[in-house]
Amino acid sequence: MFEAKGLSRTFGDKVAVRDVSFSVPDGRMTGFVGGNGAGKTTTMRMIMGVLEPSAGEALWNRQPITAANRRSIGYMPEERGLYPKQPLIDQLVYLAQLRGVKASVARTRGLELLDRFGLAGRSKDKLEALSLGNQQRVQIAASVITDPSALILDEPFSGLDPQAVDSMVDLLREFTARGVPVLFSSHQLDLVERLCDGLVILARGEVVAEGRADDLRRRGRIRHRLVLDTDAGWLRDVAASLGINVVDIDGPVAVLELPSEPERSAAAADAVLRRAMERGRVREFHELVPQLADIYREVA
Ligand SMILES: Nc1ncnc2c1ncn2[C@@H]1O[C@H](COP(=O)(O)OP(=O)(O)OP(=O)(O)O)[C@@H](O)[C@H]1O
Repeated sequence: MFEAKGLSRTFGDKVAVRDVSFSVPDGRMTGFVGGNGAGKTTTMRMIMGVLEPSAGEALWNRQPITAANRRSIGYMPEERGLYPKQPLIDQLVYLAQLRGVKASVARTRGLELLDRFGLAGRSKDKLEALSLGNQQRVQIAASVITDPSALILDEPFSGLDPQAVDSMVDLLREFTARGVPVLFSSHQLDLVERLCDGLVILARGEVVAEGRADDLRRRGRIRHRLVLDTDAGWLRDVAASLGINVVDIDGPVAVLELPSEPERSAAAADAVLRRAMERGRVREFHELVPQLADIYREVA
């Protein structure tokens, strides 16, 4: 597990990151989201020691992170930093060797990774001869070739086609299945929704939501959709007595907010349903689980 604990960073008089705390538990795929300039890259750089924090620290298993811990992290920085004029496999082997992997092992792993990303036949090509999306695939290979004990990836999905996204998703899931904590930033909320068990949402340099994606979806009042055969306007008159809020009514379709506390919520749901069935047919009644995009809009 690694953590950010009260990390802050100023540039001149601009506060880029303010008192950011979150944890990335073992085996949890954690999405790091926030608009342009929210402070994601700056936070990742501080965790990796590329940038000194103005305050706060990064922790590794609850202890201050060390250089050795950082060497064991697979990091994909925003500035990608591979060598354009070197053959793919040579630079993968070189990078792995820098981190203590034997050349023969690194070569085998490198070729396997290139194969996974559809680049097996191009291992001797120079990086600059590849399209940007394919260069990105090599970046991914470079960040995992040392069999890291954690992954910190800055926008790893940007520029990838759907097939490469799927390969990347499979690869990351293999790491989390082995208990490796993974933090990755992304602007692609649909992808984060599909992939993440944990979320950290930054806005203007501060954490505005953090935790398990399911818990974040279910915090606050839960919305339900009720569809009747006839106009649902009567719900407005009985809402207060049933302990619910009417969010919207459009003819026979109502969106209702139930209390967040589970027992009161269940009681209110029963009461609404009973009342509705007394008045006629109920076509639909179900919970509306918010999408990540809804949560994001609400907090950011
Ligand atoms: N070296 C620097 N010097 C001055 N300001 C900086 C520096 N690095 C980052 N900033 C500022 O800090 C803020 C946070 O930037 P950061 O790159 O961390 O955001 P981000 O969330 O990664 O954004 P994006 O999604 O656009 O990549 C921005 O206002 C940025 O201009």
